[in-house]
Amino acid sequence: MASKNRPDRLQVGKNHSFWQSWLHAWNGLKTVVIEERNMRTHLVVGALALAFGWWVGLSADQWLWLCLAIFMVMLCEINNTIAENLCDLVTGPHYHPLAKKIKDIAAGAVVFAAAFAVLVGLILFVPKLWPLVRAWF
Ligand SMILES: Nc1ncnc2c1ncn2[C@@H]1O[C@H](COP(=O)(O)OP(=O)(O)OP(=O)(O)O)[C@@H](O)[C@H]1O
Repeated sequence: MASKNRPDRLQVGKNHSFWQSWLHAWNGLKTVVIEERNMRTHLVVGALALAFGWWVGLSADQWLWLCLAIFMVMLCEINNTIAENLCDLVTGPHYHPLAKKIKDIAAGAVVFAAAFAVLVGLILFVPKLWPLVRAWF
């Protein structure tokens, strides 16, 4: 057994240093990206929106709105993953109406944040693209 997998290395107490806290937090973020397909989709769409923002030349204020929208979606997805894992920890493979309620509400928060992101995208990008579209026709 690799030493890092030895049972005596399975920590349940508090972190001993800032770096240990940071490492666990980083591992948590990696877990969300590896395990959640939706998070990978958000990352790709967010990166495309950032590239598009650079292409159309957003102002500082506009960058802030775009970053806020992207971060809100990702934060909600992280919370959704926490809710899913907590429910699975408690219910295991069994159906429970409260688990359904919690998971559906957490997923609803992601949709809510995504709707905000779409709104921000429309407000930022439509005025930039409209002159280009009109020039073509
Ligand atoms: N233990 C359970 N009890 C009741 N309903 C459940 C349970 N587990 C899952 N569900 C229902 O199934 C749906 C999908 O489950 P889950 O959220 O685990 O899958 P997912 O594909 O990871 O979801 P998402 O697309 O939000 O990431 C939940 O929104 C909920 O309605």
